[in-house]
Amino acid sequence: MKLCVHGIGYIGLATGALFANNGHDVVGYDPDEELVAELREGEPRTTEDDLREYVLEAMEKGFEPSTEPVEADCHLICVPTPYDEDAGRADMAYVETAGRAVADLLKPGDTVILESTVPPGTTADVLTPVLAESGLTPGEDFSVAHCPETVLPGNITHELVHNDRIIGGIDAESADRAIALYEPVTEGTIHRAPNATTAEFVKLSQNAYRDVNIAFANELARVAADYGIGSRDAIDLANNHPRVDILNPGPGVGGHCLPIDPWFLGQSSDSLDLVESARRVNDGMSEYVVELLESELGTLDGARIAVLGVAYKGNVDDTRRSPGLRLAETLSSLRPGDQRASAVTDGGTEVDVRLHDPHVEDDGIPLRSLDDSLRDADAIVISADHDAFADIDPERAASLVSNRVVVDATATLDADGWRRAGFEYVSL
Ligand SMILES: NC(=O)c1ccc[n+]([C@@H]2O[C@H](COP(=O)([O-])OP(=O)(O)OC[C@H]3O[C@@H](n4cnc5c(N)ncnc54)[C@H](O)[C@@H]3O)[C@@H](O)[C@H]2O)c1
Ligand SMILES: CC(=O)N[C@@H]1[C@@H](OP(=O)(O)OP(=O)(O)OC[C@H]2O[C@@H](n3ccc(=O)[nH]c3=O)[C@H](O)[C@@H]2O)O[C@H](CO)[C@@H](O)[C@@H]1O
Repeated sequence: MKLCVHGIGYIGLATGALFANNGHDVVGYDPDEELVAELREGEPRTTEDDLREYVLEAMEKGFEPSTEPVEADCHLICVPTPYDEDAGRADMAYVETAGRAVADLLKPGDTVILESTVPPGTTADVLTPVLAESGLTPGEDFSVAHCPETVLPGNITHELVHNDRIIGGIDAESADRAIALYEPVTEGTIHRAPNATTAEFVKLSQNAYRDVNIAFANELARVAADYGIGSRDAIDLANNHPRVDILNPGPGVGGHCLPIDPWFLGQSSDSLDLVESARRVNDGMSEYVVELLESELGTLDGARIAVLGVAYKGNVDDTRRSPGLRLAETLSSLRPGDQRASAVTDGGTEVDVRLHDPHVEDDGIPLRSLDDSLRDADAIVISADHDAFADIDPERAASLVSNRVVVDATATLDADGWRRAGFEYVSL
């Protein structure tokens, strides 16, 4: 079948490769000319080695990057759906633009599938009317379905094939056609949702569930500290119960899915309560780490803090809504007299934040080498659970810092080893 994937960023690239590797004739359209040129030269924009291999294999099988959309039997839309903070709503501009491009190419008998994460109702009430501008009748002349993507960054090539998929259409035939497309390339089970809106709702519920569960762990971490006990020991023990599965506390929840999707879920409902509280708890973790640093150091006045980890989570290079960067911003924003940090008082000197991340290359982020960030530091914070951080030699770190305090917000380090090297080791 001829497929046109609209948007070959992280999700579209992998999805296009999936179908090309399974015998489909796939064009990957993206308006980002540089991205397309790099891909044509065999340089997919990813640091995940297995995804890179998977994409190169697909290109050998004819997966074709393009700066123009093309006619196809099936159009797959994988464009960004950012959250407009000011409007408090999902920004649907990319979906609408992609819909118009599809409408210009649409033929009777085509299928259009939206993979992007969207607020409930988008496929039926936003995308389908745009497609109808083609003059064709939705449901009669062409099919429209939502198949949300659920891959976990860092494990994409496995989850792309093995995850279950939820598919909902604007009508039964739309769902049938989308299921027929995905079934042969999916090892997981395909579940038919009653309609596209339910499929959208389910995707958002999965991410809100995880966000709430992490918020519960983060709240437990704060409560456990009030009792002078280790939250991770307590959570590990609690999880021995057959119906309890608490996640891990950390410096906050980042990425462009979990911190946003709960707001998509509540976009046209006034009933979010617990989900909203969870967002507040998770966003509050950077302030909590600042409080921990302050209580360890006594003062943050002029403190040199090494923040290790600006990726939003371990072993990835994505910095969107990164807890490490949020912590850095919070530390850098402390001003004399600031109530959040009583120790940075009148006449205080700003905090010197040093950022280091072995996975991230970003000209916009002032990153330093590990040694440069540790040299003369008053405290170290581990804010992403990169495997590389577990290999940092605590004796060497001890020889570089001026004060041996480490706040291991992701419990990545060997606590005993760092304590033996003379560090005051604090975790969440
Ligand atoms: N990244 C993830 O882990 C993940 C997982 C599940 C779902 N999603 C969802 O998938 C969607 C895409 O996310 P992503 O991470 O791939 O984003 P991305 O930013 O990596 O890629 C999106 C691509 O779309 C292109 N684009 C923009 N406008 C376009 C248009 N009108 N037509 C064609 N292409 C256009 C951009 O140039 C970009 O290359 C989002 O809705 C996201 O929430 C992402
Ligand atoms: C339901 C679900 O699984 N959805 C996944 C999620 O992918 P993700 O990469 O955003 O998810 P996480 O790995 O959970 O990380 C998010 C943040 O939470 C922190 N964290 C995590 C676990 C924990 O116990 N304690 C924490 O503090 C972590 O450090 C990071 O900052 O959304 C994608 C897009 O929709 C989905 O496709 C993908 O399936």
